[in-house]
Amino acid sequence: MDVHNDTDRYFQTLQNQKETLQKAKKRQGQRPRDWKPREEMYLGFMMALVAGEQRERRDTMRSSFIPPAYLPCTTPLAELRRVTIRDLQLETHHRGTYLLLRATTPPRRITAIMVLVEDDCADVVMLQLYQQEEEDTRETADIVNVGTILLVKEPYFKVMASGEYGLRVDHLSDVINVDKDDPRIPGAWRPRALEVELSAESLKIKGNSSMGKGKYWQAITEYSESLSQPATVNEIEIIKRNRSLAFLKTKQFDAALSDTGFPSFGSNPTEKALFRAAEALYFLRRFSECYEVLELLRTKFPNNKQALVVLNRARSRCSEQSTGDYNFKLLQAEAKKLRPPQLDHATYIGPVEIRKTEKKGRGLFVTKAVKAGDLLLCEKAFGHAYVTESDEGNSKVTLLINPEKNRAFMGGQSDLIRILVQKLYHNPSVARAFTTLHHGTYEAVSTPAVDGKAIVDTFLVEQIMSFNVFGCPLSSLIIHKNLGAKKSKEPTAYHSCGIWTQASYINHSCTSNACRAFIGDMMIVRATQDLEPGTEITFWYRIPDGTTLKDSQEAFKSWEFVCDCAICQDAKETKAAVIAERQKLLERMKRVRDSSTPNGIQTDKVERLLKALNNTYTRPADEVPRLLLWDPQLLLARVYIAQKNITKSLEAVGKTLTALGFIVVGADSSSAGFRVVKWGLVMDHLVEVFLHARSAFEAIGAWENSMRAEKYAIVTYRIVIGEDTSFKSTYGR
Ligand SMILES: C[S@@+](CC[C@H](N)C(=O)[O-])C[C@H]1O[C@@H](n2cnc3c(N)ncnc32)[C@H](O)[C@@H]1O
Repeated sequence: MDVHNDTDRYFQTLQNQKETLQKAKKRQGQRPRDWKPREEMYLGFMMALVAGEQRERRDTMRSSFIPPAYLPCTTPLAELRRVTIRDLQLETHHRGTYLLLRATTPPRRITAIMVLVEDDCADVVMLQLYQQEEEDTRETADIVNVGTILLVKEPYFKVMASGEYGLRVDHLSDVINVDKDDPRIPGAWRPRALEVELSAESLKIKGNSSMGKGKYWQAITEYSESLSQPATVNEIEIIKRNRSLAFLKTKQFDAALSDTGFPSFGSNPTEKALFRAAEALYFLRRFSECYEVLELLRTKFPNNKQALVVLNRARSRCSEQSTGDYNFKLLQAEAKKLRPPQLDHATYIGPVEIRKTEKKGRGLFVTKAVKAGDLLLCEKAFGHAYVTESDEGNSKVTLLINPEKNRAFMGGQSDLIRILVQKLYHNPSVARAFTTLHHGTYEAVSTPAVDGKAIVDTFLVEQIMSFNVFGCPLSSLIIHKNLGAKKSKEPTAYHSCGIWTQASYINHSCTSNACRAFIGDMMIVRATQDLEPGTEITFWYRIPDGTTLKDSQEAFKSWEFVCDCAICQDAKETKAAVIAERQKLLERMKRVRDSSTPNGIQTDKVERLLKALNNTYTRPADEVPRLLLWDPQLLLARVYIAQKNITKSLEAVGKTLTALGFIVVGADSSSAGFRVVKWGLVMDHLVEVFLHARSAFEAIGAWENSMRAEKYAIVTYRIVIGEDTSFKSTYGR
């Protein structure tokens, strides 16, 4: 939804990649005979490493290819059989086996982390690790470096894009960092000098020192080693508390919480354990539990000032969560300032529930009557990838190509997959909200964990993402303010994107009754019509623009459905001759618009063409909005307002609203009250329509109507921007 689908533009790249895949498939099962000598591979890798660093600094465009999906390993390590590099067959997943490998080079990070590895027969191969932490979260060299011993489960051996042979690991749980004491490590790889076994205390001190240097991952290893040594109950508690902080720093909130002892802190809980538990709960968005722990902390340690700060934050989140009352001014200010624009606010789920629909899988329904403008959801992103839009400069965009599924997306999706995979891997307690989202026919593994590690299927994540991702601007307010600078009906698509797990249950309809807006990574969904209890909420995946049925259905191909709303049904029933007639009229309209001068447009011609276009529709506009009409009709309203032709401008406003499916009364200069009887389709430009009505009524002294028109403008503004506290600063008065 609103992401850059560039499948057509990168058609050739897609085709090339498909060919590469097909060629590779032909070699399936082969054992390569043309391995390069070890030294040559080493030299080639090191040269690429140096040259790559320079090139990557210059390049702003990266591309990422998704291989044919394969399942993660679910077999416990103890049941896997060891193989060697020379045993490997091309384009094969070596099920039931594992490789023990040692890195022989420093790592190189492009889309994946690459490193040369050897086995104990001294054979060498390239290893590509995907979905690992980004550099700013964890240095590449901390993940793998010369001498690191790794175990790759059920290795996938293939021909890489460069034509060389390599191992590709897409699932995080398919690669294990081997403990230095692991009996599987061959003697030749063990340190020559016998390492003195350190005590729990010394290892804890080492961990503390790593923490001091900001080496949190290393600290976790040291604390974990420390915990494997004999220690008293008290020592264990201290080590775990320390490790809990390291887990917090590395966003492993489940583990951080578990190390605090939560939910039972014992009869004498420590200040640190309580505080860390509260922090972990806050990040896991379990605000009421966080609040309770902080209350306990405040009772036991009343002088802890930091706890009070977090307590106040948790209290605000609890209130947002239960009431839907947000300080929207603050949210707007935060979205303007914060980069990435990821805001610290809770999710409010309004009067809605998930239910089964007849033909569209699950959907979101209102549980009580709501009015146009009412808040249905204000949702914090589950995962959000921020990409600076090109006009903000310095944008680093990735092209994500899935040759199997025939799709190419430009933007943050490839980052988003990594962000989601990391979140699910490190915080399995939050995974269900994501993994239960729509994923078509993809069959995921049912085993949640193996060898104590969560199993996260990267291809399931990719599949869920592609069905549920939303493109998002920094804020809808910024887009709204720039609207005048853009061509009026230009579709919007964004590089930044995210997953909102509640909003994901909303199905598409061209005759939508809800609208989403963004403030940073908060999505605000409001009703665009008065809705009866039990009504299914729908919004636009793509804004309908009145183009042909084929074009509009093409837009839904990637979601694998055909829209059968009233607009699409009408388009299906419309005869080809009528469509051709509309096309002709639109071309003439374009010529009239193109020939307009600063002194104006030939309004009589536009009126005539609009009338002719209007006559091509048969069903009432409130059932089938007349999407080709509203834009030129609004143009007329603008012109008449500028000419101070009040009668005509009110008429044009009324007709614009009618074209959008509204039923209104009093859109004229009589003394009748102006009123929306039924709301139609809501879009940014509607604010302008109501403001023209306000100006026209004002000009004839129809104050009440003018106030009512302003009220409608504000409701519309609230719907498309997400809030109305900024209305005055945007539109004055
Ligand atoms: C973001 S999900 C929406 C929730 C989904 N219905 C579910 O069961 O989780 C998108 C998927 O919903 C279905 N869908 C959405 N709008 C639809 C429509 N108008 N008609 C049929 N299916 C639709 C399609 O399968 C689409 O890929």
